[in-house]
Amino acid sequence: MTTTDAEPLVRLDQVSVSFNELPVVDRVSLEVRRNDIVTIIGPNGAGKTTLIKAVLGIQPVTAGRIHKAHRLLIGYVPQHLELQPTLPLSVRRFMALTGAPETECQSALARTGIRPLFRKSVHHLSGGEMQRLLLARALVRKPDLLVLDEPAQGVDINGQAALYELIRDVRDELACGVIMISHDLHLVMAATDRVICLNQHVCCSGYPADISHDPAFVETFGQPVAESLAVYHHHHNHSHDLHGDVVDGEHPEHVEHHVHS
Ligand SMILES: Nc1ncnc2c1ncn2[C@@H]1O[C@H](COP(=O)(O)OP(=O)(O)OP(=O)(O)O)[C@@H](O)[C@H]1O
Repeated sequence: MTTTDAEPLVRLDQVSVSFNELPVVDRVSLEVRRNDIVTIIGPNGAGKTTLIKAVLGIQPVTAGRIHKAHRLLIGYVPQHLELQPTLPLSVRRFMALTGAPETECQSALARTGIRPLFRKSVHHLSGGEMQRLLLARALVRKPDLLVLDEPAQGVDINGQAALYELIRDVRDELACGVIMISHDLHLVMAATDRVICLNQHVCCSGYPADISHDPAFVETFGQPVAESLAVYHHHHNHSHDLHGDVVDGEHPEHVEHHVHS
């Protein structure tokens, strides 16, 4: 696929997803371009996984549109991978299931630092090794867009920092776009280009250094978290109830794109 940096790999226009008529994703608009690292943060149940499933095309949208670049190749690192525990499965076999030649599988494993585990059983990998294996699997086809759902879960703090660094390096090498979900706020702030704070709708979005000062961020993650990141005041015009619904102020579609400079 050939795209210029200016052309979005994926663009969401006012995308909504509802289950039983209740919106879980509410009029979300965003774009990801080559070389972008966009991280979606938000509380449990905010619709983050649903949103990226919509990007992957495995979750139908109720309203809005998702535009993808022509012949976009997506590499996906899921939140969980259910493996049948009784099924013998080596790293080598797991990677071979991608259909890629063994040399390419080996170089993807080398890229994520786990080539020495080639003959090991996937059932015996540590949490961090498993995440690196899932990343290698996603990389083997040299994707235009890398989509990761909480890539650092189950990984210790040093391992998390290394994993985010690896994602940045991969982005540099492949010149791909990256969209990921993360709960590791401190690492997110260091490792991403753009943060989108989702609570069904986009509460706030922007550069990591700015977003931690946004009252919508403070409201979503709490004062102690926000203070540990930074403090800054900015006018914000709506609040949420416990379900994340807007209870006062302006309609959310007017605040979706408020990016601070
Ligand atoms: N297929 C489905 N049918 C009905 N409800 C669903 C379905 N998938 C997700 N939901 C609901 O949509 C809401 C958002 O789920 P989602 O997994 O997108 O949240 P999330 O932000 O990724 O949460 P977490 O941080 O806990 O992973 C949840 O209330 C969930 O129960």
